[in-house]
This record gives sequence, C-alpha cells and structure tokens, in this order.
Amino acid sequence: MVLEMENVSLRRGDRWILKNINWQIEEGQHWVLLGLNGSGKTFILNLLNAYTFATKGEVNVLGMQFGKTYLAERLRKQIGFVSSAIQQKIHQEDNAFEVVLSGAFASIGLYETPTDPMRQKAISLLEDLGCIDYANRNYETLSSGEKQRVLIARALMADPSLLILDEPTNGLDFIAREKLLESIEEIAKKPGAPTMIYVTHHVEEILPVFHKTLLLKEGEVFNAGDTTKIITSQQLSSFFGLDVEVRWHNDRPFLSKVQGTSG
Ligand SMILES: Nc1ncnc2c1ncn2[C@@H]1O[C@H](COP(=O)(O)OP(=O)(O)OP(=O)(O)O)[C@@H](O)[C@H]1O
Repeated sequence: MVLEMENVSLRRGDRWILKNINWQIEEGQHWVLLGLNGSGKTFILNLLNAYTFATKGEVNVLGMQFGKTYLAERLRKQIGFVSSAIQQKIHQEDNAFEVVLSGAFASIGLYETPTDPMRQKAISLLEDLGCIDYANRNYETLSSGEKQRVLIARALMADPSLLILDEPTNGLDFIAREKLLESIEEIAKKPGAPTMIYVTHHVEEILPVFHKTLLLKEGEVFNAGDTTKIITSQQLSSFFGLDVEVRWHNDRPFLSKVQGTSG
C-alpha cells in the first residue's frame, strides 16, 4: 500500500479543515485529486509529506506510520514532489542540469559531489522530459513550462516510489500544457513508474492513465473510485452544485456548464 488514510481529520483553530478522510492508494495506481479552491488539497499533501500531522486518525505513507517515530526525512526521499512551493525555493542561478542533479540528494542546490552515474541519469531525464536543449541555461531564464519539466526531472532523479504533481500546469499556455500532459502520460506508462498523484482544479487535465479520482469538497471526500464512474455529468453537477455536462473525447473528459443554469 502506498497510502492509507483512516478517518483523518485536521483542525486549525476552531475549524475542522479535513473531516474523516479515508483514502487508500495501491502501488501502481495513478490518482487524480480534484477539488475547488480551499477544499483542503494542500493540507492533504502536507499530511502525505509529513509537513503537518493529523489531529485525528491514521496516516500511513509507503509503509511508514506517522506519529510513531520521526520519519519525515526518510519518507521525503521516497516522494517526488512538484509544487509551486518547491518552484519558488529553487536557486534561480543554478542551471537546469544542476537543478535536476540536486534531486539525487533531495536538496535545493548542489552541496554534494554527484557521481558519474548520477550525471548520466540527469542527462537521460533531461532528454526524456525534452529539456536537454536548455540544460545549461539558468533556471531563472526558463519559461514556466520549461521550469515545470525541469522540476519533474528533478523529482524523478531519486527514483521516488510516489510522485506528487501539484497543479503542474498552472500558468502554462494551451500548447505547453498539452505537451506537459503528454510527458506525464509517458512517465506514468513506463515500466517501474512511480505511483502518481495529480492534483488539479481542472477536469480536462485528467489523463487516461489516471484510472482513479478522489473528489474533495470542503474538507471531505465527496466521492472516490474509478475515474470513469466519478467523472460523470451527474456526479460533477452534484459536486459543483451546478448543472454541468461531461463529454469524453479521446479518453479525456471535457466539462461545460449546461446552458441556462447559474452558478
Ligand atoms: N491556519 C489556518 N486556520 C484556519 N483555516 C485555514 C488555515 N490555513 C488554511 N486554512 C483554510 O483551510 C482551507 C483549505 O486550504 P487548502 O490550502 O488546503 O485548500 P486547497 O484545496 O489547496 O486550495 P487551492 O486550490 O486554492 O490551493 C481553506 O479554506 C483555507 O482558507
């Protein structure tokens, strides 16, 4: 089991931000975590990465049970995490190659001497993610789409068991988004790929490789299970509280508001 959350609740002040979350992820299952702004997605990710702890319930990630011993550092080495928070921490003057290499040490910046196999691996990941042409460019000079690719390559450097992509298409134009999604699909399909969690607000980004979806609403699991059963007009109309229609095209869902409804 990659993840087991059992009746997990989280309180901040006098407010319950997460309420009775139950979520099981098996090895090799790729999940989408879909929720509107403020639904609690970031808190769930913080629980997974052991940046915060549940007020109630049990969290078990990659066989490590939280609260028993302090495993945060060991755990984080097995989780590849791509998020805007990581994006902001990257040393802007490091080049793309160095940023990817630093993933081998789970560090921001390079403080240890990389081995030759590490260098070769970084090059091959830069190639896989289509970033080899700008491997020598400083991170700060890259476009948003290029930065995301570099960060994904960095996250894969340590061969994580779990790869979490938190809104990776934020700020990308249509073409950059579709190209990034293509790369994500390729990663997911490779033999030995990490289990993936893709966090998004957008139904259109659910790729066919994400067979499972969890809908999070106001800190509660609205529904979770097979994507094809969860991403339906009926389920999402009820989830959004608004009449919406889901159409599938090339195994991807597209959402539109039913004419004449308000929201
Ligand atoms: N310290 C706090 N005390 C009380 N409420 C908080 C605190 N920090 C965050 N919240 C609230 O918790 C809720 C969940 O926040 P969270 O950041 O997890 O949402 P999210 O799903 O990640 O949203 P987004 O998609 O906008 O990033 C929000 O309503 C937020 O305002």
